Amino acid sequence: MDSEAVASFYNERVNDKTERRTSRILRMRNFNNWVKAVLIQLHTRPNYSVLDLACGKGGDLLKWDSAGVTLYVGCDIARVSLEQAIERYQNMRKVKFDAMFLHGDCFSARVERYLSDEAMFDVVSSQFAIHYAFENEKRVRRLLENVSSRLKPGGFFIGTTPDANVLIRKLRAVEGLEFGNSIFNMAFDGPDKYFPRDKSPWGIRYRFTLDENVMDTPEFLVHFPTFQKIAAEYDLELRLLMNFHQFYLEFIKVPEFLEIYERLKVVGQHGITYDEWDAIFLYTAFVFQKRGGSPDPGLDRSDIEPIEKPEETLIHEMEDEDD
Ligand SMILES: C[S@@+](CC[C@H](N)C(=O)[O-])C[C@H]1O[C@@H](n2cnc3c(N)ncnc32)[C@H](O)[C@@H]1O
Repeated sequence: MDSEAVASFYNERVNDKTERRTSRILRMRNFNNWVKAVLIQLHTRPNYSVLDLACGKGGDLLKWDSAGVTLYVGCDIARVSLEQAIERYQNMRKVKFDAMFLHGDCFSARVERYLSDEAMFDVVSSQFAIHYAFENEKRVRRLLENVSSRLKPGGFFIGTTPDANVLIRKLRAVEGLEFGNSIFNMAFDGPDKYFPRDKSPWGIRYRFTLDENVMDTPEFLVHFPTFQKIAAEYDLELRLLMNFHQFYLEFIKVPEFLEIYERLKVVGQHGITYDEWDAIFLYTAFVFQKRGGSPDPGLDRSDIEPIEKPEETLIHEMEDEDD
């Protein structure tokens, strides 16, 4: 074979591998989307209002729309992501909800300062984000204050985050401070593998790489017993904490959720591979409920009419606060 033929042969193999890897990551994203869709459907009724902390590019806007919400407030630290979320919102047809977008650090700013006095939420959602707050206690407390301050009694706080129990078990099973498979890599700062026993539960940092676009993002271990204890101080009671494996087994039995799973094409031609299933195991879903009431019954879906969207949707700035 001449060198060009060799290059072309290997290019094809590399492309093929990259394609397969990309489709696996896409399937994982679809699995994550399925978990979020189930959480949203389980805790939302028509006419609900929702606060989405760390909303990203608005990947959940359609899910909220199909759940029948009438007000959506999305906050994120990345302006570019918010711009994409707005574009998505503006391009949606027959939307039934008003949307507002806030730019800033949700674990430092006081979100309620930027809301009207009467704005209250039935659901607060924070998907794949609370681990960024676990840098220190102050940030977690601000997150919980933002969750609770405008959540109605009986309302839900729903989310997803890496499962610290799984992460630590996997870390202890390897020689070094790093583990992974063909689709993810996790590298802890170390040097101790036995935290947080007798140690502070804050600031336990690792770097997680899932695909080429999300390289080496620093994240912090979420010590859930600490989170649950502090959340109780903000009137939030834990209702569900379930690793994604168990979540799948529980909710795939529900015909409506199986239908969403099939629609999202989570399973590839050859089913879910071992590495995909292993990456799914890294996450957990959680639900808290605000004390002091029952969830709002919502309205009949048919009572909710599509709204006239404003010509422009603005991004409002939030400021960090020290105290
Ligand atoms: C993995 S993405 C998840 C986005 C979205 N919730 C979803 O499920 O598609 C994490 C998001 O958290 C945001 N984020 C990280 N730290 C934040 C902070 N301190 N305040 C607000 N958003 C933050 C990032 O900008 C990013 O959009």
